Amino acid sequence: MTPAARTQAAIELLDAIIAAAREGGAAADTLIARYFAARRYAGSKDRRAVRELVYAAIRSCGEAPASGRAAMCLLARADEQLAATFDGSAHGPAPLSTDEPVAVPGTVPGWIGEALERAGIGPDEWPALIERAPLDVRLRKDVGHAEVLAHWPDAQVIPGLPQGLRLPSGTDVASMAGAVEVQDAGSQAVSLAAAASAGMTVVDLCAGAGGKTLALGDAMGGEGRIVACDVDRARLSRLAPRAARAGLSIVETRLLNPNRELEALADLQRTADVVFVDAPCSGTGTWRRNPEARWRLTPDRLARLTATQAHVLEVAETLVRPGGALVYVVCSLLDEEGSNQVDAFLRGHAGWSAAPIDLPLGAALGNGHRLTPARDGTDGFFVARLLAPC
Ligand SMILES: C[S@@+](CC[C@H](N)C(=O)[O-])C[C@H]1O[C@@H](n2cnc3c(N)ncnc32)[C@H](O)[C@@H]1O
Repeated sequence: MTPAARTQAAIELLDAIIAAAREGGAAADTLIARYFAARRYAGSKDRRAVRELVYAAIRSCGEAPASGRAAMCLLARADEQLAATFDGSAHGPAPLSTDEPVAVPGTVPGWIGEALERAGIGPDEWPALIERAPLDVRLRKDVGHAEVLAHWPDAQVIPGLPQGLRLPSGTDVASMAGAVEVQDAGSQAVSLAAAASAGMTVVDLCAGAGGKTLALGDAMGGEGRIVACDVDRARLSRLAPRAARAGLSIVETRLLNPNRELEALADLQRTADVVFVDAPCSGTGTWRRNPEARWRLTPDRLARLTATQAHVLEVAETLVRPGGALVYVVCSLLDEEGSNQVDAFLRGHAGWSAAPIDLPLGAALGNGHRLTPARDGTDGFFVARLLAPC
């Protein structure tokens, strides 16, 4: 592809990403993969270059731009070489004109910025929310650091995380499949808040494809029982093969019906030592991976998410044994989804209490603990550990 054709491809992709954000369509990564699956003539250098342009444009615009071209015009303003690719050639974009719309530069949408500030995340922290995330892996408990460091001498130990390593971006993780799982340091840290150990019964209520289920199972040394649940059949179906690859035979999966979750959980009422709730959320803590997600969130969507979080907490409450723990996690930095949810739960459930959380990363916040990209170099999370009355 010529440089001009790459710019045109980025514009087309951005148009698709903007529309998907508006209409609840697929994530940018998926759209990029689909785009190139249909254009086999594009080589790996073309794909990389276009991808970089697309993500640079997404990161530059706090609010969704009017069009892919407006977003690329914004980048072209600061980059003469890029501006020169608007050359009107056969596969390239039309020449730039002085009066065409240019996207407004920004970091976060205005209303989310206000919510972040209410949660104590000021503008100085916002750039870190959309920086590129590092490549973190979690070593299986029975795999020694020495073995992995011999394979990847440039890997760095993540302070405080006994099983965490940070790898140079682009490291071929598949070459150590089975020994390591790709997992952000923040995800590893919040999984530790479950304090899962051998022999426990753990319900992972919102298990998805099982990223944290595997960490919980590893912490249990493969002894005990994990019931991994979700309402999303496709996500949950990816969990069993991952658990098998990780050598975990203690994981069983249960598909739940939204709003009728308890029907499939009747046998587990008041039995779990730990119920882990990695609740659906806005993902404001994971914009480093999906920066276009900040174009998707609306006040209505946030209200629906907080209602689901409160509902899932009610379901979880019925599963915890007397004296057991409910661990609530969101990869969000907004108090509406984190601290406020936990406060409301505690107000509504007499006898429950919040336990202090001792994690190597993050800091206490209200009745829980928060990790932020700017301070901790991880995805953003809120986690609370709530204890049932005995
Ligand atoms: C943050 S994701 C979970 C990520 C997963 N724990 C991991 O570590 O990869 C939240 C999950 O909650 C699920 N979910 C949404 N509503 C639910 C409900 N009512 N009961 C159980 N799971 C639900 C979603 O399908 C989604 O997979």
